[in-house]
Amino acid sequence: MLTFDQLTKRFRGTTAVDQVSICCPKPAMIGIIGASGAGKSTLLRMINRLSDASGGRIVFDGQDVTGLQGRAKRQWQSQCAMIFQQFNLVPRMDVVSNVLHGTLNRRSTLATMFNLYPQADIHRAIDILDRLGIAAQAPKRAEALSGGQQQRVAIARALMQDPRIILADEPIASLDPMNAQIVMDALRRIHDEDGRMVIANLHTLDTARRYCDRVIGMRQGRVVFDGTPDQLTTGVARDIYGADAGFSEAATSTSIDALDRTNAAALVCDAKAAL
Ligand SMILES: Nc1ncnc2c1ncn2[C@@H]1O[C@H](COP(=O)(O)OP(=O)(O)OP(=O)(O)O)[C@@H](O)[C@H]1O
Repeated sequence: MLTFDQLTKRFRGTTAVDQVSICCPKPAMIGIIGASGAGKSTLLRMINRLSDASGGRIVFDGQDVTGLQGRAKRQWQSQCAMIFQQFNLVPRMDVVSNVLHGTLNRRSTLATMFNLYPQADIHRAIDILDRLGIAAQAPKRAEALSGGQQQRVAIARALMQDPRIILADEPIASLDPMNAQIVMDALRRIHDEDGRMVIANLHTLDTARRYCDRVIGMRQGRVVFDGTPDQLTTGVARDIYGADAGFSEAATSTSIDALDRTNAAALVCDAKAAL
């Protein structure tokens, strides 16, 4: 069980996350949506302690993780792996070595310096890549892969930690619709098959509706919506984004259909303007 109790993060002059209280009683796939600057990344970064809370608590399975330091903090961080929009791989390093980096927390400095990995870890890395459909890319440099493939390598690296929670900060924001779907399918499968909790910041409503069990809407650091995908109506979305009646869901869509519709609408407008 993961609980946030009045979780708050203040930067000088800005309250990025404002007294957020959320309870996740069992592993679920949770989407966090909200306009740019709503506090989504800050919330995720506080969960795995990349950023320290200014107030409130994060409790996981009865353990208060908000103030952990040193080894205990590193242990917590290995339980909640994070993936990022820009993949954060080592571009010139091969794919398997990038995945093996997921074991850094439990390896000695010497082993890390000389790139010494136990055979069992190498096999596991390849099994994970295989599960994500990219084992054939294992010997290639990370920079030679497409964006969608690189994000799957980042997911593989996260899985190498065997985490209880995967935190994904806009995992598909840099991807085209097709690759976005492949990456979201992979995250959903990891939740369904492994029972890991997945918390993903998402820019697109249709993705949140399609993949998540629960959607949390943030606005100006506060939670303004917490419900099921069905409850996320256009009106609710408009409130979350602080948008007016002209708010168009298609503008926040990753689906190929919706993008085509948006492009078609834009073409009609261009054509009308040209008349
Ligand atoms: N290191 C920082 N120093 C000062 N202010 C910050 C810092 N990080 C975030 N903020 C501010 O906190 C607020 C929330 O930012 P955050 O990045 O969490 O929003 P977000 O919802 O993830 O936005 P986006 O979707 O654009 O990534 C913003 O006003 C931002 O400017």
